[in-house]
Amino acid sequence: MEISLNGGRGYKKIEQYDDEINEKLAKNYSEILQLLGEDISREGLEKTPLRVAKAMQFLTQGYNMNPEEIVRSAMFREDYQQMVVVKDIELYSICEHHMLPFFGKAHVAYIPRHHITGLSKIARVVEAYARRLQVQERLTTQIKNCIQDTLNPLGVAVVIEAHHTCMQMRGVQKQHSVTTTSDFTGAFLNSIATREEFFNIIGSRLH
Ligand SMILES: Nc1nc2c(ncn2[C@@H]2O[C@H](COP(=O)(O)OP(=O)(O)OP(=O)(O)O)[C@@H](O)[C@H]2O)c(=O)[nH]1
Ligand SMILES: [Zn+2]
Repeated sequence: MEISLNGGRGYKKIEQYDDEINEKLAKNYSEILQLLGEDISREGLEKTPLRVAKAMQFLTQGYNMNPEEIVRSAMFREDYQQMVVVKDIELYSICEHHMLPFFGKAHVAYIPRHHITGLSKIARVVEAYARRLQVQERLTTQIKNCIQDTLNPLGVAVVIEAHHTCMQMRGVQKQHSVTTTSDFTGAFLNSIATREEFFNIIGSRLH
């Protein structure tokens, strides 16, 4: 399924789902329901395979987004060289091991060298990488790399705090555990003071 990226902005909301993909996915989900012991002829399940097909396409729509293009679509020359922090960006992703959700918050900062980007684009980059099958570590690094490679700033910091439902609802069943991952470049890597400033602003448990 190719969803065109409108006007070079790097993203497009799913307004129309591809009929052929829907049909193939629904057929498979129908079989999965039967294998799980469900009676797929009962009223409540009649449209479930198709609903799940659309839900899964929604949850993985990041594959049709181009995060670097998203940043470049609103990149401005500016001489501000202090920290820009967008914190508490809520994220929902799917763990690639169990295909169960993990969810939490991303905190993203950068120190511009010559260019800034639209603030919403930072949250859109998080969204573009989160809406895929992921591990939290890779998600963290991909966001960092995207901002570093597009804006070439003096430094980038990304912290993600998340609950993994595969650890809550099944397996080890730890309801309150939170996983924190972080990745840094430039000033955030080299200067303890810069990193401290960032941690102070986000009020993270890492501090
Ligand atoms: N590093 C990392 N591990 C993850 C992430 N999401 C899920 N996992 C882990 O992936 C691992 C897969 O381990 P396996 O032993 O193959 O799978 P499993 O038998 O279902 O493991 P349990 O969850 O311990 O029951 C588990 O330890 C999960 O907790 C993530 O984002 N990052
Ligand atoms: Zn998992």
